[in-house]
Amino acid sequence: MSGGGPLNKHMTGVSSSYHGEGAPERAAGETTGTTHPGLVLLYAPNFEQFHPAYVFTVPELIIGRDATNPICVPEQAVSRQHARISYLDGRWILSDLGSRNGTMVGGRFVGEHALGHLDEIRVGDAIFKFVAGGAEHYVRHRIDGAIFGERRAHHLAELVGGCQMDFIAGDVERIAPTELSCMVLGETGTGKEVVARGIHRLSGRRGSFQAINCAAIPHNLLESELFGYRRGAFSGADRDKPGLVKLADGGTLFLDEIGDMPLEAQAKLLRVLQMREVFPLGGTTADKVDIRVVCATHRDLYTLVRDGRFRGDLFARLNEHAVRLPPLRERKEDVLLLARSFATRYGAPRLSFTFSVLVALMHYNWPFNVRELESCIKRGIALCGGSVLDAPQLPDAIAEFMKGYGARTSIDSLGPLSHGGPPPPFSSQPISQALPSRRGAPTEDELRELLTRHRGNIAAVGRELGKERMQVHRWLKKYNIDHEKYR
Ligand SMILES: Nc1ncnc2c1ncn2[C@@H]1O[C@H](COP(=O)(O)OP(=O)(O)OP(=O)(O)O)[C@@H](O)[C@H]1O
Repeated sequence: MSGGGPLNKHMTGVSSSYHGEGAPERAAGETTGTTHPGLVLLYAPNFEQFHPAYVFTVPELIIGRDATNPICVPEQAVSRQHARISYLDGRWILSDLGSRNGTMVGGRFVGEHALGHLDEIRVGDAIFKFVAGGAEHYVRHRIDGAIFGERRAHHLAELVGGCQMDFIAGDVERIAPTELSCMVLGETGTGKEVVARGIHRLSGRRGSFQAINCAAIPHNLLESELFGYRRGAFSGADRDKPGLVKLADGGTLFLDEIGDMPLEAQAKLLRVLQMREVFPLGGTTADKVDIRVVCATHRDLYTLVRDGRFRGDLFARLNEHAVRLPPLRERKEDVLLLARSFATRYGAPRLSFTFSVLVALMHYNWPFNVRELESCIKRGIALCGGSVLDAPQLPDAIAEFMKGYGARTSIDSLGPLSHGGPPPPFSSQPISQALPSRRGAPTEDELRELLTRHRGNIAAVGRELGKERMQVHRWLKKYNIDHEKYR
Protein backbone atom coordinates (compact mmCIF):
# COMPACT_ATOMS: atom_id res chain seq x y z
CA MET A 1 0.00 0.00 0.00
CA SER A 2 0.94 3.65 -0.14
CA GLY A 3 2.31 5.98 -2.58
CA GLY A 4 5.75 4.68 -2.22
CA GLY A 5 5.21 1.18 -0.95
CA PRO A 6 5.89 0.05 2.60
CA LEU A 7 7.96 2.71 4.22
CA ASN A 8 11.07 2.38 6.24
CA LYS A 9 10.75 5.21 8.70
CA HIS A 10 14.49 5.63 9.12
CA MET A 11 14.97 5.95 5.39
CA THR A 12 12.00 8.11 4.70
CA GLY A 13 11.46 10.15 7.80
CA VAL A 14 7.87 9.13 8.29
CA SER A 15 6.25 6.27 10.11
CA SER A 16 2.86 6.00 8.61
CA SER A 17 2.28 2.29 8.53
CA TYR A 18 -1.02 1.27 10.06
CA HIS A 19 -0.45 -2.38 9.48
CA GLY A 20 2.72 -3.15 11.26
CA GLU A 21 5.86 -1.77 12.70
CA GLY A 22 5.89 1.57 14.25
CA ALA A 23 2.14 2.04 14.27
CA PRO A 24 1.27 3.19 17.78
CA GLU A 25 -1.57 1.33 19.39
CA ARG A 26 -3.16 4.28 21.13
CA ALA A 27 -5.78 6.55 19.65
CA ALA A 28 -6.13 10.31 19.56
CA GLY A 29 -6.53 12.12 22.82
CA GLU A 30 -4.72 9.57 24.98
CA THR A 31 -1.70 10.71 26.86
CA THR A 32 1.06 8.82 25.21
CA GLY A 33 4.08 11.01 25.35
CA THR A 34 4.31 10.52 21.57
CA THR A 35 3.37 13.77 19.99
CA HIS A 36 4.93 13.81 16.57
CA PRO A 37 3.77 16.36 14.04
CA GLY A 38 2.64 15.07 10.69
CA LEU A 39 0.16 15.14 7.84
CA VAL A 40 -3.24 13.47 8.03
CA LEU A 41 -4.98 12.64 4.77
CA LEU A 42 -8.39 14.33 4.51
CA TYR A 43 -9.19 13.32 0.97
CA ALA A 44 -7.67 12.08 -2.27
CA PRO A 45 -9.60 10.41 -5.09
CA ASN A 46 -7.12 7.52 -4.92
CA PHE A 47 -6.94 7.53 -1.12
CA GLU A 48 -6.32 3.78 -0.94
CA GLN A 49 -2.83 4.49 -2.28
CA PHE A 50 -1.98 6.75 0.65
CA HIS A 51 -1.27 6.17 4.28
CA PRO A 52 -3.95 7.65 6.55
CA ALA A 53 -1.24 9.76 8.20
CA TYR A 54 2.43 10.59 7.77
CA VAL A 55 4.31 11.02 11.03
CA PHE A 56 7.36 13.29 10.89
CA THR A 57 10.42 11.73 12.47
CA VAL A 58 13.16 13.59 10.60
CA PRO A 59 13.55 17.34 10.03
CA GLU A 60 13.08 17.33 6.26
CA LEU A 61 10.61 15.55 3.99
CA ILE A 62 9.76 15.78 0.33
CA ILE A 63 6.25 15.50 -1.07
CA GLY A 64 6.04 14.50 -4.71
CA ARG A 65 5.10 12.00 -7.37
CA ASP A 66 8.29 9.94 -7.11
CA ALA A 67 7.69 6.74 -5.19
CA THR A 68 10.94 7.32 -3.30
CA ASN A 69 9.55 10.44 -1.61
CA PRO A 70 8.53 10.07 2.03
CA ILE A 71 5.13 11.44 1.09
CA CYS A 72 4.26 10.17 -2.36
CA VAL A 73 1.27 11.64 -4.15
CA PRO A 74 0.87 9.31 -7.11
CA GLU A 75 -0.71 11.66 -9.64
CA GLN A 76 0.34 13.09 -12.99
CA ALA A 77 -0.54 16.63 -11.90
CA VAL A 78 2.02 16.41 -9.11
CA SER A 79 5.69 17.15 -9.80
CA ARG A 80 8.27 14.49 -9.02
CA GLN A 81 9.61 16.62 -6.17
CA HIS A 82 6.74 18.96 -5.55
CA ALA A 83 7.17 20.47 -2.10
CA ARG A 84 9.40 20.21 0.94
CA ILE A 85 8.52 20.28 4.60
CA SER A 86 11.42 21.17 6.84
CA TYR A 87 11.94 22.03 10.48
CA LEU A 88 13.60 25.38 10.91
CA ASP A 89 13.95 27.53 14.03
CA GLY A 90 11.15 25.74 15.82
CA ARG A 91 8.70 25.83 12.92
CA TRP A 92 7.68 23.44 10.18
CA ILE A 93 8.05 25.20 6.86
CA LEU A 94 6.29 24.06 3.71
CA SER A 95 8.09 25.18 0.54
CA ASP A 96 6.87 24.66 -2.98
CA LEU A 97 9.79 23.38 -5.07
CA GLY A 98 8.77 25.22 -8.22
CA SER A 99 6.13 22.60 -8.95
CA ARG A 100 4.14 22.70 -12.16
CA ASN A 101 0.73 23.07 -10.53
CA GLY A 102 1.54 24.70 -7.22
CA THR A 103 1.03 23.95 -3.55
CA MET A 104 -1.89 25.24 -1.53
CA VAL A 105 -2.36 25.99 2.15
CA GLY A 106 -5.81 26.94 3.40
CA GLY A 107 -7.08 27.20 -0.18
CA ARG A 108 -4.37 29.60 -1.38
CA PHE A 109 -1.27 28.96 -3.43
CA VAL A 110 1.88 29.49 -1.43
CA GLY A 111 5.59 29.59 -2.10
CA GLU A 112 6.74 29.16 1.45
CA HIS A 113 4.55 28.86 4.48
CA ALA A 114 5.15 28.30 8.20
CA LEU A 115 2.66 25.59 9.05
CA GLY A 116 0.15 26.03 11.86
CA HIS A 117 -1.85 23.28 13.57
CA LEU A 118 -4.72 22.10 11.34
CA ASP A 119 -3.50 23.96 8.25
CA GLU A 120 -5.05 22.37 5.17
CA ILE A 121 -2.46 21.47 2.53
CA ARG A 122 -3.27 20.54 -1.05
CA VAL A 123 -0.83 18.92 -3.43
CA GLY A 124 -2.42 17.81 -6.68
CA ASP A 125 -5.77 16.31 -5.73
CA ALA A 126 -4.60 15.18 -2.30
CA ILE A 127 -5.75 17.20 0.69
CA PHE A 128 -4.02 16.85 4.05
CA LYS A 129 -4.15 18.58 7.37
CA PHE A 130 -1.00 19.38 9.28
CA VAL A 131 -1.10 18.43 12.95
CA ALA A 132 1.49 19.89 15.29
CA GLY A 133 1.36 16.79 17.50
CA GLY A 134 -0.29 13.41 17.84
CA ALA A 135 -0.01 12.46 14.14
CA GLU A 136 0.78 8.88 15.16
CA HIS A 137 -2.78 8.49 16.46
CA TYR A 138 -4.23 8.77 12.96
CA VAL A 139 -2.22 6.08 11.23
CA ARG A 140 -4.74 3.25 11.53
CA HIS A 141 -7.94 5.01 10.45
CA ARG A 142 -8.57 5.43 6.74
CA ILE A 143 -11.00 8.12 5.57
CA ASP A 144 -13.47 5.52 4.25
CA GLY A 145 -13.75 3.96 7.69
CA ALA A 146 -11.36 1.06 7.15
CA ILE A 147 -9.39 0.41 10.31
CA PHE A 148 -6.09 -1.40 10.38
CA GLY A 149 -6.02 -3.22 13.67
CA GLU A 150 -8.50 -3.14 16.51
CA ARG A 151 -11.26 -0.57 16.80
CA ARG A 152 -11.54 0.87 20.31
CA ALA A 153 -15.31 1.21 20.19
CA HIS A 154 -17.46 -1.74 19.24
CA HIS A 155 -21.04 -0.80 20.11
CA LEU A 156 -21.53 2.87 19.35
CA ALA A 157 -21.96 2.72 15.58
CA GLU A 158 -24.23 5.77 15.63
CA LEU A 159 -21.20 7.94 16.42
CA VAL A 160 -19.75 8.07 12.93
CA GLY A 161 -16.19 9.25 12.47
CA GLY A 162 -12.50 8.47 12.32
CA CYS A 163 -9.84 8.13 14.95
CA GLN A 164 -10.94 10.93 17.28
CA MET A 165 -14.51 9.63 17.30
CA ASP A 166 -13.29 6.06 17.81
CA PHE A 167 -11.44 7.21 20.90
CA ILE A 168 -14.44 9.14 22.22
CA ALA A 169 -16.84 6.28 21.48
CA GLY A 170 -14.49 3.87 23.28
CA ASP A 171 -14.52 6.20 26.28
CA VAL A 172 -18.33 6.44 26.19
CA GLU A 173 -18.64 2.65 26.03
CA ARG A 174 -16.47 2.34 29.13
CA ILE A 175 -18.37 4.81 31.28
CA ALA A 176 -21.90 4.05 30.01
CA PRO A 177 -22.56 1.08 32.33
CA THR A 178 -21.34 2.98 35.42
CA GLU A 179 -23.37 5.31 37.63
CA LEU A 180 -21.24 8.34 36.75
CA SER A 181 -22.98 11.58 35.84
CA CYS A 182 -21.63 12.81 32.54
CA MET A 183 -21.09 16.23 31.11
CA VAL A 184 -20.96 16.26 27.31
CA LEU A 185 -19.16 19.36 26.05
CA GLY A 186 -19.03 20.72 22.55
CA GLU A 187 -20.24 23.39 20.18
CA THR A 188 -23.73 23.24 18.76
CA GLY A 189 -24.31 20.34 16.39
CA THR A 190 -21.25 18.32 17.41
CA GLY A 191 -23.30 15.30 18.47
CA LYS A 192 -23.83 15.83 22.20
CA GLU A 193 -27.32 14.34 22.11
CA VAL A 194 -26.08 11.39 20.04
CA VAL A 195 -23.56 10.70 22.81
CA ALA A 196 -26.16 11.13 25.56
CA ARG A 197 -28.51 8.64 23.88
CA GLY A 198 -25.56 6.29 23.36
CA ILE A 199 -24.71 6.45 27.07
CA HIS A 200 -28.29 5.54 27.91
CA ARG A 201 -28.51 2.73 25.35
CA LEU A 202 -25.35 1.11 26.65
CA SER A 203 -26.07 1.77 30.32
CA GLY A 204 -28.24 -1.29 30.82
CA ARG A 205 -30.77 0.91 32.63
CA ARG A 206 -34.29 -0.27 31.93
CA GLY A 207 -36.10 3.04 32.36
CA SER A 208 -36.58 5.56 29.58
CA PHE A 209 -34.40 8.35 28.15
CA GLN A 210 -35.94 11.76 28.84
CA ALA A 211 -34.48 14.91 27.32
CA ILE A 212 -35.07 18.58 27.98
CA ASN A 213 -33.41 21.67 26.56
CA CYS A 214 -33.06 24.08 29.45
CA ALA A 215 -32.49 27.02 27.10
CA ALA A 216 -35.60 26.38 25.02
CA ILE A 217 -38.15 26.35 27.86
CA PRO A 218 -39.30 29.54 29.61
CA HIS A 219 -37.86 29.66 33.12
CA ASN A 220 -41.25 29.58 34.81
CA LEU A 221 -42.18 26.36 32.99
CA LEU A 222 -38.86 24.58 33.40
CA GLU A 223 -39.46 23.52 36.98
CA SER A 224 -42.92 22.10 36.31
CA GLU A 225 -41.56 20.24 33.27
CA LEU A 226 -38.71 18.79 35.29
CA PHE A 227 -40.26 18.12 38.66
CA GLY A 228 -43.94 17.84 37.75
CA TYR A 229 -46.84 19.21 39.80
CA ARG A 230 -49.78 18.19 41.93
CA ARG A 231 -53.33 19.08 41.07
CA GLY A 232 -54.12 22.62 42.25
CA ALA A 233 -50.46 23.65 42.47
CA PHE A 234 -51.32 26.69 40.33
CA SER A 235 -54.29 27.86 38.32
CA GLY A 236 -54.73 25.53 35.39
CA ALA A 237 -53.15 22.55 37.22
CA ASP A 238 -56.32 20.46 37.09
CA ARG A 239 -54.56 17.10 37.52
CA ASP A 240 -51.29 15.63 38.79
CA LYS A 241 -48.54 15.69 36.21
CA PRO A 242 -45.31 13.74 36.53
CA GLY A 243 -42.16 15.66 35.58
CA LEU A 244 -39.32 14.39 33.41
CA VAL A 245 -37.33 13.43 36.53
CA LYS A 246 -40.09 11.02 37.49
CA LEU A 247 -40.53 9.78 33.92
CA ALA A 248 -36.79 9.06 33.75
CA ASP A 249 -36.98 6.92 36.91
CA GLY A 250 -34.77 3.88 36.31
CA GLY A 251 -33.45 5.53 33.13
CA THR A 252 -31.52 8.59 32.04
CA LEU A 253 -32.34 12.29 32.21
CA PHE A 254 -30.59 14.36 29.55
CA LEU A 255 -30.34 18.04 30.44
CA ASP A 256 -29.30 19.92 27.33
CA GLU A 257 -27.91 23.45 27.71
CA ILE A 258 -27.59 22.95 31.47
CA GLY A 259 -25.72 26.26 31.69
CA ASP A 260 -29.04 28.03 31.06
CA MET A 261 -30.80 26.49 34.06
CA PRO A 262 -31.89 29.18 36.53
CA LEU A 263 -30.32 29.05 40.02
CA GLU A 264 -33.58 28.11 41.75
CA ALA A 265 -34.08 25.07 39.54
CA GLN A 266 -30.42 24.19 40.07
CA ALA A 267 -30.99 24.03 43.83
CA LYS A 268 -33.96 21.69 43.33
CA LEU A 269 -32.05 19.48 40.94
CA LEU A 270 -29.18 19.17 43.40
CA ARG A 271 -31.66 18.03 46.01
CA VAL A 272 -33.06 15.41 43.65
CA LEU A 273 -29.58 14.06 43.00
CA GLN A 274 -28.54 14.03 46.64
CA MET A 275 -31.74 12.74 48.20
CA ARG A 276 -32.80 10.58 45.25
CA GLU A 277 -36.32 11.94 45.55
CA VAL A 278 -38.40 14.57 43.80
CA PHE A 279 -40.96 16.98 45.19
CA PRO A 280 -43.54 17.92 42.55
CA LEU A 281 -44.67 21.57 42.67
CA GLY A 282 -47.46 21.94 45.18
CA GLY A 283 -46.69 18.54 46.67
CA THR A 284 -46.12 17.71 50.30
CA THR A 285 -44.67 14.26 49.82
CA ALA A 286 -41.66 13.24 47.74
CA ASP A 287 -41.41 10.45 45.17
CA LYS A 288 -38.34 8.23 45.25
CA VAL A 289 -36.42 8.30 41.96
CA ASP A 290 -33.37 6.56 40.58
CA ILE A 291 -32.00 8.62 37.70
CA ARG A 292 -28.73 8.83 35.85
CA VAL A 293 -28.04 12.37 34.64
CA VAL A 294 -26.25 13.31 31.46
CA CYS A 295 -25.83 17.03 30.75
CA ALA A 296 -24.65 18.96 27.76
CA THR A 297 -23.50 22.48 27.26
CA HIS A 298 -21.59 24.60 24.80
CA ARG A 299 -20.85 27.14 27.55
CA ASP A 300 -17.85 27.35 29.81
CA LEU A 301 -19.36 26.19 33.08
CA TYR A 302 -16.20 27.07 35.03
CA THR A 303 -16.78 30.71 34.12
CA LEU A 304 -20.46 30.47 35.04
CA VAL A 305 -19.50 28.97 38.42
CA ARG A 306 -16.90 31.70 38.97
CA ASP A 307 -19.46 34.37 38.11
CA GLY A 308 -22.00 32.89 40.51
CA ARG A 309 -24.41 31.91 37.75
CA PHE A 310 -23.97 28.18 38.22
CA ARG A 311 -23.74 26.33 41.53
CA GLY A 312 -20.32 24.83 42.14
CA ASP A 313 -21.76 21.95 44.18
CA LEU A 314 -24.16 21.00 41.38
CA PHE A 315 -21.39 21.33 38.81
CA ALA A 316 -19.20 18.90 40.79
CA ARG A 317 -22.11 16.48 41.05
CA LEU A 318 -22.88 16.61 37.31
CA ASN A 319 -19.29 16.61 36.08
CA GLU A 320 -18.16 13.21 37.37
CA HIS A 321 -17.03 12.44 33.86
CA ALA A 322 -16.63 14.80 30.91
CA VAL A 323 -16.85 13.87 27.23
CA ARG A 324 -15.49 16.54 24.88
CA LEU A 325 -16.63 16.58 21.28
CA PRO A 326 -14.31 18.56 19.01
CA PRO A 327 -15.85 20.89 16.45
CA LEU A 328 -16.02 19.43 12.94
CA ARG A 329 -13.35 21.83 11.66
CA GLU A 330 -10.90 20.03 13.97
CA ARG A 331 -11.81 16.58 12.68
CA LYS A 332 -12.25 16.99 8.96
CA GLU A 333 -11.01 13.45 8.50
CA ASP A 334 -14.60 12.54 9.52
CA VAL A 335 -16.27 14.52 6.76
CA LEU A 336 -16.31 11.86 4.03
CA LEU A 337 -17.61 9.18 6.40
CA LEU A 338 -20.27 11.49 7.80
CA ALA A 339 -21.35 12.60 4.32
CA ARG A 340 -21.71 8.98 3.21
CA SER A 341 -23.59 8.08 6.35
CA PHE A 342 -26.03 10.97 5.86
CA ALA A 343 -26.50 9.92 2.23
CA THR A 344 -27.64 6.52 3.51
CA ARG A 345 -29.75 8.10 6.27
CA TYR A 346 -31.59 10.20 3.69
CA GLY A 347 -32.29 7.41 1.25
CA ALA A 348 -29.42 7.85 -1.24
CA PRO A 349 -26.87 5.19 -0.27
CA ARG A 350 -25.29 5.33 -3.71
CA LEU A 351 -24.86 9.10 -3.74
CA SER A 352 -21.48 10.10 -5.13
CA PHE A 353 -19.69 13.41 -4.79
CA THR A 354 -17.82 15.29 -7.48
CA PHE A 355 -14.26 16.23 -6.68
CA SER A 356 -15.17 19.92 -6.40
CA VAL A 357 -17.79 19.06 -3.79
CA LEU A 358 -15.27 17.10 -1.75
CA VAL A 359 -12.76 19.93 -2.01
CA ALA A 360 -15.42 22.32 -0.70
CA LEU A 361 -16.52 19.96 2.08
CA MET A 362 -12.93 19.64 3.27
CA HIS A 363 -12.19 23.35 3.00
CA TYR A 364 -15.35 24.77 4.63
CA ASN A 365 -15.09 25.52 8.35
CA TRP A 366 -18.52 24.16 9.41
CA PRO A 367 -19.54 26.72 12.05
CA PHE A 368 -22.63 24.65 12.86
CA ASN A 369 -20.71 21.41 12.81
CA VAL A 370 -22.16 18.00 11.97
CA ARG A 371 -25.73 19.29 11.91
CA GLU A 372 -24.76 21.69 9.11
CA LEU A 373 -23.09 18.92 7.13
CA GLU A 374 -26.18 16.78 7.59
CA SER A 375 -28.44 19.54 6.22
CA CYS A 376 -26.05 20.13 3.34
CA ILE A 377 -26.21 16.47 2.28
CA LYS A 378 -29.96 16.19 2.84
CA ARG A 379 -30.60 19.27 0.71
CA GLY A 380 -28.08 18.16 -1.89
CA ILE A 381 -29.87 14.83 -2.29
CA ALA A 382 -33.16 16.62 -2.85
CA LEU A 383 -31.59 18.88 -5.49
CA CYS A 384 -29.54 16.28 -7.36
CA GLY A 385 -32.03 13.44 -7.16
CA GLY A 386 -29.71 11.23 -5.12
CA SER A 387 -27.11 10.27 -7.72
CA VAL A 388 -24.24 12.77 -8.04
CA LEU A 389 -23.88 15.75 -5.74
CA ASP A 390 -22.17 18.58 -7.59
CA ALA A 391 -20.95 22.01 -6.56
CA PRO A 392 -23.99 24.01 -7.76
CA GLN A 393 -26.09 22.02 -5.29
CA LEU A 394 -24.05 23.15 -2.29
CA PRO A 395 -25.55 25.75 0.06
CA ASP A 396 -24.77 29.43 -0.51
CA ALA A 397 -22.66 29.64 2.65
CA ILE A 398 -20.24 27.09 1.22
CA ALA A 399 -20.24 28.64 -2.28
CA GLU A 400 -19.46 31.99 -0.68
CA PHE A 401 -16.67 30.46 1.40
CA MET A 402 -15.13 28.92 -1.72
CA LYS A 403 -14.93 32.22 -3.57
CA GLY A 404 -11.32 32.93 -2.66
CA TYR A 405 -10.26 29.30 -3.10
CA GLY A 406 -7.25 28.91 -5.34
CA ALA A 407 -6.00 32.47 -4.94
CA ARG A 408 -2.32 33.17 -4.60
CA THR A 409 -1.30 34.67 -1.27
CA SER A 410 -0.41 38.32 -1.66
CA ILE A 411 2.50 37.84 0.71
CA ASP A 412 3.89 34.52 1.74
CA SER A 413 3.23 33.94 5.38
CA LEU A 414 6.71 33.00 6.39
CA GLY A 415 7.72 36.13 8.22
CA PRO A 416 11.37 36.78 8.91
CA LEU A 417 12.43 33.15 8.73
CA SER A 418 14.00 33.03 5.27
CA HIS A 419 17.72 32.60 5.75
CA GLY A 420 18.94 33.88 2.44
CA GLY A 421 18.96 31.18 -0.20
CA PRO A 422 16.81 31.34 -3.26
CA PRO A 423 13.72 33.50 -2.91
CA PRO A 424 10.49 31.58 -2.56
CA PRO A 425 8.76 31.04 -5.89
CA PHE A 426 6.39 33.84 -5.09
CA SER A 427 4.66 35.78 -7.76
CA SER A 428 2.28 38.67 -7.36
CA GLN A 429 0.60 37.68 -10.60
CA PRO A 430 -2.72 35.97 -10.24
CA ILE A 431 -2.27 32.24 -10.48
CA SER A 432 -4.15 32.07 -13.74
CA GLN A 433 -1.40 34.09 -15.42
CA ALA A 434 1.41 32.47 -13.52
CA LEU A 435 0.55 28.91 -14.40
CA PRO A 436 2.24 27.48 -17.44
CA SER A 437 0.12 25.75 -20.03
CA ARG A 438 -0.82 22.20 -19.03
CA ARG A 439 -0.06 19.40 -21.36
CA GLY A 440 -3.11 17.15 -21.15
CA ALA A 441 -6.85 17.60 -20.89
CA PRO A 442 -8.28 18.17 -17.43
CA THR A 443 -10.33 15.38 -15.95
CA GLU A 444 -14.05 15.98 -15.59
CA ASP A 445 -13.63 16.59 -11.86
CA GLU A 446 -10.79 19.05 -12.45
CA LEU A 447 -12.87 20.92 -14.98
CA ARG A 448 -15.85 21.07 -12.64
CA GLU A 449 -13.64 22.33 -9.86
CA LEU A 450 -12.23 25.08 -12.07
CA LEU A 451 -15.74 26.06 -13.12
CA THR A 452 -16.79 26.27 -9.48
CA ARG A 453 -13.79 28.36 -8.59
CA HIS A 454 -14.27 30.73 -11.52
CA ARG A 455 -18.05 30.69 -11.20
CA GLY A 456 -18.58 29.41 -14.73
CA ASN A 457 -16.25 31.92 -16.39
CA ILE A 458 -14.82 30.05 -19.40
CA ALA A 459 -12.15 32.65 -20.15
CA ALA A 460 -10.81 32.42 -16.59
CA VAL A 461 -10.81 28.62 -16.72
CA GLY A 462 -8.96 28.77 -20.03
CA ARG A 463 -6.37 31.17 -18.62
CA GLU A 464 -5.72 28.92 -15.66
CA LEU A 465 -5.29 25.94 -17.94
CA GLY A 466 -3.25 27.94 -20.44
CA LYS A 467 -5.76 27.04 -23.17
CA GLU A 468 -8.02 28.88 -25.60
CA ARG A 469 -11.69 29.29 -24.75
CA MET A 470 -12.66 27.11 -27.71
CA GLN A 471 -10.66 24.25 -26.23
CA VAL A 472 -12.44 24.65 -22.89
CA HIS A 473 -15.77 24.55 -24.75
CA ARG A 474 -14.74 21.33 -26.46
CA TRP A 475 -14.00 19.75 -23.08
CA LEU A 476 -17.31 20.99 -21.68
CA LYS A 477 -19.06 19.31 -24.58
CA LYS A 478 -17.09 16.13 -24.13
CA TYR A 479 -18.06 15.87 -20.44
CA ASN A 480 -21.56 17.14 -21.10
CA ILE A 481 -21.15 19.99 -18.60
CA ASP A 482 -23.34 23.07 -18.67
CA HIS A 483 -21.09 25.90 -17.48
CA GLU A 484 -24.14 28.15 -16.96
CA LYS A 485 -24.99 26.08 -13.90
CA TYR A 486 -21.79 27.32 -12.26
CA ARG A 487 -22.60 31.00 -12.60
N1 LIG B 1 -20.66 11.66 15.05
C1 LIG B 1 -21.89 11.70 14.49
N2 LIG B 1 -22.30 10.68 13.72
C2 LIG B 1 -23.51 10.71 13.11
N3 LIG B 1 -24.37 11.73 13.23
C3 LIG B 1 -24.02 12.76 14.00
C4 LIG B 1 -22.77 12.79 14.67
N4 LIG B 1 -22.69 13.95 15.35
C5 LIG B 1 -23.83 14.60 15.13
N5 LIG B 1 -24.64 13.90 14.32
C6 LIG B 1 -25.95 14.32 13.80
O1 LIG B 1 -25.94 15.74 13.78
C7 LIG B 1 -27.16 16.25 14.27
C8 LIG B 1 -26.88 17.12 15.47
O2 LIG B 1 -26.42 16.29 16.53
P1 LIG B 1 -26.84 16.56 18.05
O3 LIG B 1 -28.26 17.02 18.14
O4 LIG B 1 -26.46 15.37 18.85
O5 LIG B 1 -25.88 17.79 18.36
P2 LIG B 1 -25.79 18.64 19.69
O6 LIG B 1 -24.34 18.83 19.96
O7 LIG B 1 -26.61 17.98 20.77
O8 LIG B 1 -26.42 20.01 19.23
P3 LIG B 1 -27.04 21.20 20.12
O9 LIG B 1 -25.95 21.69 21.01
O10 LIG B 1 -27.43 22.23 19.11
O11 LIG B 1 -28.19 20.62 20.86
C9 LIG B 1 -28.05 15.07 14.57
O12 LIG B 1 -28.91 14.83 13.49
C10 LIG B 1 -27.08 13.93 14.73
O13 LIG B 1 -27.67 12.71 14.35
